[in-house]
Amino acid sequence: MAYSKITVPQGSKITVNDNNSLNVPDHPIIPYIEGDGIGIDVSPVMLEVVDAAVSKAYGGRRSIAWMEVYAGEKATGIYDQDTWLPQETLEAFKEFAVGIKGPLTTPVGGGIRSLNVALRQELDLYVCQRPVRWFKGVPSPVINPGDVDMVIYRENSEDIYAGVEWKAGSPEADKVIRFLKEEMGVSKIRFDTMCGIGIKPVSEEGTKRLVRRALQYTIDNDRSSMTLVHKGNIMKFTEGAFKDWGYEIARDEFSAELLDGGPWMSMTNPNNGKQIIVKDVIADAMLQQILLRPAEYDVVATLNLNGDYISDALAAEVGGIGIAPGANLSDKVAIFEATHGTAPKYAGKNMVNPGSIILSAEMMLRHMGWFEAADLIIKGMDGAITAKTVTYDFERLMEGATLLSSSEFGEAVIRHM
Ligand SMILES: NC(=O)C1=CN([C@@H]2O[C@H](COP(=O)(O)OP(=O)(O)OC[C@H]3O[C@@H](n4cnc5c(N)ncnc54)[C@H](OP(=O)(O)O)[C@@H]3O)[C@@H](O)[C@H]2O)C=CC1
Ligand SMILES: O=C(O)CCC(=O)C(=O)O
Ligand SMILES: [Mg+2]
Repeated sequence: MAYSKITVPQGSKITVNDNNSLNVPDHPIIPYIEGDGIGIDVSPVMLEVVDAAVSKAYGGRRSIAWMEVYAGEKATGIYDQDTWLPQETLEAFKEFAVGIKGPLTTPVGGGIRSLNVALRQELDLYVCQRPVRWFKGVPSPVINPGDVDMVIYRENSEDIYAGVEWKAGSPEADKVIRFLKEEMGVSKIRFDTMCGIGIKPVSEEGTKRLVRRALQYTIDNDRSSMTLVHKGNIMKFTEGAFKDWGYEIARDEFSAELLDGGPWMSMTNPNNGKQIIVKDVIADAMLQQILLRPAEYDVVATLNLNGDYISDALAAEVGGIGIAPGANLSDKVAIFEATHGTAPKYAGKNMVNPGSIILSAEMMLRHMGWFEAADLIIKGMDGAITAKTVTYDFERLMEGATLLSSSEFGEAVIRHM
């Protein structure tokens, strides 16, 4: 397609087969969003680290043709002041199938709705996959951070997080409240004037497509359990239904059977005959469990808001959101992204940890089947951290560490590849 502000570089497109596998050319065009705030500090470092890994792994036979696309504050300068998420940015991610992004600002209370959420909704990126594991030497507030090795599958398109809500005192909020009281017989709204209203949609289809992907990941990666995390004791028809539908799909599509009379289930990994446990935990208890007994959890499937909270809490156990990576996936499109935000107080200071977006790029390379380059990134990160050459967030918690800027950390990662 013809783009107005995006310059398409020399290179070829990644294409997606009917069975959702990828055809990755040797010089793929990959769209990226730099991001607001600290995006300017971390995204250029990520590009350099990835280029170095690809060059070292394939000696020029392969390379990435990076294509900048715009969203957030940068888009308002390039398009016009009201264009935060240009249509052609969405088209580019669709056309090129694999991309990566830095963080984008969302004002609290009023102002624009989250561009991150909009991107996920517009492209139906219904899986938010966030692996959390410890790198040797990373400072941690827990005694055995090596026990933390989980992969979160967060539902990314539904829930109270989707932004179906109305402001207190607005005609819309008042109308919904009137409808609830007069037509639905609701008497439990404690204060019915000046009351904001939010809606929490959770569907069978939305839940099942997420849990199906989580179970398949569990099988493909030889993981030992998949835990459904929900607050179904209180929100019975949304979070409770998520749990029920999750078990249902394990039974119907993966031949899981009740374990000791249920509700936990057991299924067999068809690749190696090993047992996989399918279980559930209530969300508040889970936040305690991941601190006290992380070794008991492996793949986690949960709703949108729970997944947001749990992923930051888990990240804190293994060094913080400065190095926690993530991916947003549909069946056809994948956008990898840092899990942290725009950290405005550090923007432009070349201070923050670029690890989150670098490790997101590492996930992207694996998704493309470029395993050798992905392995080099892990080796480089491992090497830089083990040598205690780190950014401020790690340096302040490590004894005898050398403080590096964002770009110097990138150089250290490259040196250790
Ligand atoms: N996917 C996305 O694009 C996301 C966007 N956001 C948006 O970002 C904005 C700011 O959100 P906020 O709640 O402050 O969260 P942030 O993640 O931006 O920052 C919170 C704190 O986390 C630490 N931190 C974040 N990134 C890094 C990094 N790369 N290296 C080291 N430390 C880091 C810093 O801690 P310390 O001060 O201790 O050094 C920082 O003050 C909001 O508009 C929010 O909506 C938020 C999350 C995700
Ligand atoms: O969109 C935002 O501003 C926040 C999103 C977020 O915190 C997340 O997805 O982890
Ligand atoms: Mg978050």
